[in-house]
Amino acid sequence: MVVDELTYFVLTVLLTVVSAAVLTLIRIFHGQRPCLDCWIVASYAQIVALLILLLQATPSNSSLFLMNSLFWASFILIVVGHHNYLQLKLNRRFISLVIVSYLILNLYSTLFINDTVQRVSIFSAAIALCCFYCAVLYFRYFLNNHKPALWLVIGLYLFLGICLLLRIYFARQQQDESQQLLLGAPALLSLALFTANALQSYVFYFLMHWRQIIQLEQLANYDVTGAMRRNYFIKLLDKMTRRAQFRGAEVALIFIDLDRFKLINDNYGHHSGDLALQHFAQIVMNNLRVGDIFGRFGGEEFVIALNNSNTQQAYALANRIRIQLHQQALVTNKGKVYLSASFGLASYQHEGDCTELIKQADLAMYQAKSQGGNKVIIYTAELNQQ
Ligand SMILES: Nc1nc2c(ncn2[C@@H]2O[C@H](COP(=O)(O)OP(=O)(O)OP(=O)(O)O)[C@@H](O)[C@H]2O)c(=O)[nH]1
Repeated sequence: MVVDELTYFVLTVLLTVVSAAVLTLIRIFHGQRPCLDCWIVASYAQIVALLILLLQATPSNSSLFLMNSLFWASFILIVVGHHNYLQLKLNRRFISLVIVSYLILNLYSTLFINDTVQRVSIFSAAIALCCFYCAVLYFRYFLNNHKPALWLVIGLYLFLGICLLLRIYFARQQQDESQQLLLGAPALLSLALFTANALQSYVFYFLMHWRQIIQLEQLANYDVTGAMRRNYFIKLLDKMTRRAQFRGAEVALIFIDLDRFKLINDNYGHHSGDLALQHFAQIVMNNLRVGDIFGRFGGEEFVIALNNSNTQQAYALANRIRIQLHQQALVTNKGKVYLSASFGLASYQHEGDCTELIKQADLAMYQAKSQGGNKVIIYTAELNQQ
């Protein structure tokens, strides 16, 4: 493959402009952050460097020096931005040393090296170092925060670093000096390299948003036990019952209240009480199917909605949870805690709204509690008269 020199540079400039524009938009809509500022300045520095290259067919030594300085400065800024993004302390001495070494290397290669391939090699090796450094930075971060999206960033920087090294290798293989970077594999690699470089802003855009949206959603909709908060649960239950109405399917609701929970707090401490709630929630979640939902209505009150399930299936599940709760003790430093709960069960009758269903299950649960707890009671219309 032969890439026309002009097409190659125009494409590269375009990609970098898009990258800078995306970062600027993120800053406008997402708010100011030092890491974003570093990446934005880095993108514009790259644009200026590329324009110098585009406008001067045979660049003078001074413009070569300026162009390389801008490129290297942009990668140092990217590294500084990552430090800030990951909230890592930046070793100022180390960064100053890197800046001074890059400046000396740049000056040396501009003044004393005439061979293009050698210049490209030094330039690419220096940037590859930055890329591998960023990959290591994120890998170390990944070891403590197992966020899958981090693999995207690690992979991207490894890819950039390897592309740069291959670029050196292929450039050295080419005999025709004028075509060294624009023919075959080196040309493809260079394009891939600049695409990946431009792509990094999008990766960060999605990474930042993905992390924040998930975190906010988690905080807003789920509590520490992993159960849904009341409002979110009711919203989903409402959707579930509407769908059931439409399809003529059944929805079963189980209302659960832990028995004598106050005693656990009093005898084992509030922390053990919290652990007991999480222990209970874990047992419930281990028994749910995809499509079922689990919520917490208050202190030790929980609800489960079973999609496409009849009363018998819900009864079997409630009973299974009741038995497992009784069998699987929570181990605390003051000894084992055996939990029990009262279960009330109601099923959706294809009419009314979901609040009626909750009321019925709640009533059945009170009946179970009034019979001494550790019981499953199914709602019947007679319960209203009691
Ligand atoms: N540790 C802990 N305790 C909680 C939490 N939320 C509510 N509680 C406690 O749960 C207890 C509930 O007490 P009660 O409403 O009397 O219920 P109970 O002791 O389970 O009695 P019955 O429901 O009649 O069996 C109270 O002492 C609350 O302080 C929580 O998040 N963590």
